[in-house]
Amino acid sequence: MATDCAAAAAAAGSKKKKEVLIFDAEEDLAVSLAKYTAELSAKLAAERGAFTVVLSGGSLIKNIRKLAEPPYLDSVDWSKWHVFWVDERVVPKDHEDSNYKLALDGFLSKVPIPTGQVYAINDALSAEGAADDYETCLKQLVKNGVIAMSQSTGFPRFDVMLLGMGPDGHIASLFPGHPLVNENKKWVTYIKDSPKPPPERITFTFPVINSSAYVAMVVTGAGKAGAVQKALSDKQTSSDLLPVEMAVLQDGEFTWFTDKPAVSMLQNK
Ligand SMILES: O=C1O[C@H](COP(=O)(O)O)[C@@H](O)[C@H](O)[C@H]1O
Repeated sequence: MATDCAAAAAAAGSKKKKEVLIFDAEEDLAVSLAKYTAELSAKLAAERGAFTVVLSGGSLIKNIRKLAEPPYLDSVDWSKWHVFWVDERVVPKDHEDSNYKLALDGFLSKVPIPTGQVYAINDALSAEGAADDYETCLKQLVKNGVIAMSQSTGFPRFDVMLLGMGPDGHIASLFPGHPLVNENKKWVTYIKDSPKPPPERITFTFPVINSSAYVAMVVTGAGKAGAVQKALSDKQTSSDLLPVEMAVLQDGEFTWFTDKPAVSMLQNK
């Protein structure tokens, strides 16, 4: 069961909405996340004719496993799905560190999404080349009408981003204190000195993440409780924002999917 702790805190005068769901068990979280994603798939595919889904790597992939099981395996219209990565490690696609391989093994190989609608990076390129190439691919898909554009920000507006967060509060490959968190022109950029291995990665920038229609931030485990506390506490504990705190949607709905250990340092939970 989930506790709705922050209960849809709609900011006055804006469409910003944030909700925090806290689950007793990881199994319940996975069930709820599958339902959330399947409902968005039905709604947005009906409205737009396509459903653009952005995945992270890491623990997120295990948490979306229920989507590849009944009833969703048969009820979701997978032909409408277009799958992207919020970040990717610049390694061959069959490398153990590849976020594509992680998603392929844990999710994509189990659902009938057309292969031409799964947008992996070009792993033959350098980090800089792969980031430019991915941004070019996104621009083409905007032209084709597959990806929407945000009228308010001028950046692409993905239907949903299913994201994880590291124990240090990083999301995508946007790390605390790294200058990339301030990138405000590019859609996709690259990093060659990631503090978490492997060092070379590409990543969506904050203007793209923050233009999303829906974001699910999926965070479990006591190891992430400190960053969750900083992100969700009413009290400002330091002036330096963690990357996860910089994920503020311009006009979208942000939902945290957490478990009890992850929120254990929060008061009023
Ligand atoms: O390196 C990465 O880490 C983050 C967090 O991973 P998690 O296993 O702690 O959930 C992930 O979201 C990102 O995509 C990945 O490249």
